[in-house]
Amino acid sequence: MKKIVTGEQMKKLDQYTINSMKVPSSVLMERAGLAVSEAVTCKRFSADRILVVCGCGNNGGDGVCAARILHLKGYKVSVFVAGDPKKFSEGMREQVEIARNYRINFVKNPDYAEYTVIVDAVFGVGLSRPVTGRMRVILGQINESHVPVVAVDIPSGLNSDTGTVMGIAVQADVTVTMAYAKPGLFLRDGQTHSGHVMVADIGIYDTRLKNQDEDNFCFFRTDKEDLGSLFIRQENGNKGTFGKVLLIAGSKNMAGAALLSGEACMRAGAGMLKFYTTNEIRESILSNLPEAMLSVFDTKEPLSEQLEKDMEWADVIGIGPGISTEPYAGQILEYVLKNKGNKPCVIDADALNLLSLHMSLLKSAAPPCIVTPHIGEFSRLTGMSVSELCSDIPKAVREFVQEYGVVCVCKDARTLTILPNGCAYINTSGNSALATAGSGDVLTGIILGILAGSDNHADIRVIPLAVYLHGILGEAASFRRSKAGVIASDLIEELTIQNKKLENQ
Ligand SMILES: NC(=O)C1=CN([C@@H]2O[C@H](COP(=O)(O)OP(=O)(O)OC[C@H]3O[C@@H](n4cnc5c(N)ncnc54)[C@H](O)[C@@H]3O)[C@@H](O)[C@H]2O)[C@@H](O)CC1
Ligand SMILES: [K+]
Repeated sequence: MKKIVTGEQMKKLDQYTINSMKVPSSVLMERAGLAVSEAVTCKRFSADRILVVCGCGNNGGDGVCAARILHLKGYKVSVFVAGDPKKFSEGMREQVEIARNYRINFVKNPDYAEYTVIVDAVFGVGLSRPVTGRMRVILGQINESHVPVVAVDIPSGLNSDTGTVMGIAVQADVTVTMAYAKPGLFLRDGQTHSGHVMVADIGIYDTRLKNQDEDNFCFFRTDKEDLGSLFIRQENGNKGTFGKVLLIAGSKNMAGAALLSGEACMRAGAGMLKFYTTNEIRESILSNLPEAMLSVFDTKEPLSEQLEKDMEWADVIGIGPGISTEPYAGQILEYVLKNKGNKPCVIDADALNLLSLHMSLLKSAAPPCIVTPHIGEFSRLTGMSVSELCSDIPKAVREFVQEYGVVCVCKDARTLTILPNGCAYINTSGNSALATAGSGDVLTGIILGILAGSDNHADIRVIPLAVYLHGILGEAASFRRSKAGVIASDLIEELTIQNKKLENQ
């Protein structure tokens, strides 16, 4: 797991390093400038003519410092200060003075298209309001030049915590971010504005973040190495050891959703799977997934003694894929949430839409509950509009998790998972191949299968790993096929192949 910090957390860490550890601010800036200079000359683009565009704060200071280092290495570099010198931070003032001593070329009205690479050092984590006026024009000109951009810390104009564009934001090819990545580099517009993200070690003191931040909220991103723990399988185990899953899924016209979840669940490692579904799709399930067991019900009598027995039998319960939003499905959901005890329950798809009408059910359900909404479903669950949600997804998900005590997997191009202990996981695997019907059903199946296969079926820490694995499947499935051509069953096909590769690592 790699840590990610918010702008506010980063500022505290900077201050702690400077004030308590007594590392001079100028030393941190020197290392930041060096890292930026190395990214500019890393041969991704031509560094023949470099323009560094600087704001008044320390982000600008990093930029001027990088310009000086590049100048001393013999590169042709110009600096454009896009702000009022009266507003310079101390760090920026120092850097400008040093740069003038070294006779760096300062320009006033650059023709951006003349340069082969632009360093964007206008705003970093200090951006505090939407970009307007002259600064807006300048950021627009950088984008319109179509010259490759290396952003310092974060593309200027991007909110470091939410990834939303604050009026306008620079479109970077590479972002050199200091000490830790910031959530805004990945979430929402961050994904398309940050380009390749490089994390530069600039000597920031680390121990305050070893466990959790003081306000009990910490971001992480998953790495491939984290998945190793998923593939340890007890050699003398039996199918019971690897967990029994009850999957309440499917309805008359939606057998496919049940099948996709069910097969993904088994292939992700569950020992046994049982469906609880309508009698109309019995044949379809049996003929397509003979490995699964089945209990069927008549939609006129959805609650049966059999359901009670099946819930007793199961270690992990999943409800939602393709169950429809008919009242009978609502009755089952209510029964499950009231009677599941402390068994983990994954609530997805139609079950989320039903739940949104009775949120008190979720509040009173025993933990652990795992909800997996996409943004539209999350909007229904919270009653917030999609645009309101998207303006600060981490805040909305965090508040939801605090209110309901659940695990929330908020599915988006960069899925955000928050656990009840406040730990947030931004998923950075996956691509647009995953935006296909049934992909969410596969994710639900993978979460169920991995929970079932874990020694402790209630170990919710595996959920961000399941999300990461699902993303890898999207990448792998689109390796041989076009992204547009990937369908959900391709993800399942990749599941065993990719697991095998990861198992061997
Ligand atoms: N010693 C330190 O504190 C270090 C700081 N670092 C760099 O410093 C950055 C943070 O520096 P600062 O806190 O000075 O902040 P920034 O440099 O990100 O920006 C602050 C400046 O922008 C102005 N501003 C904010 N929003 C604006 C808007 N919408 N329109 C116009 N002006 C606006 C502020 O008034 C202020 O002058 C980091 O992102 C990082 O690049 C790194 O060098 C590491 C060390
Ligand atoms: K920047």
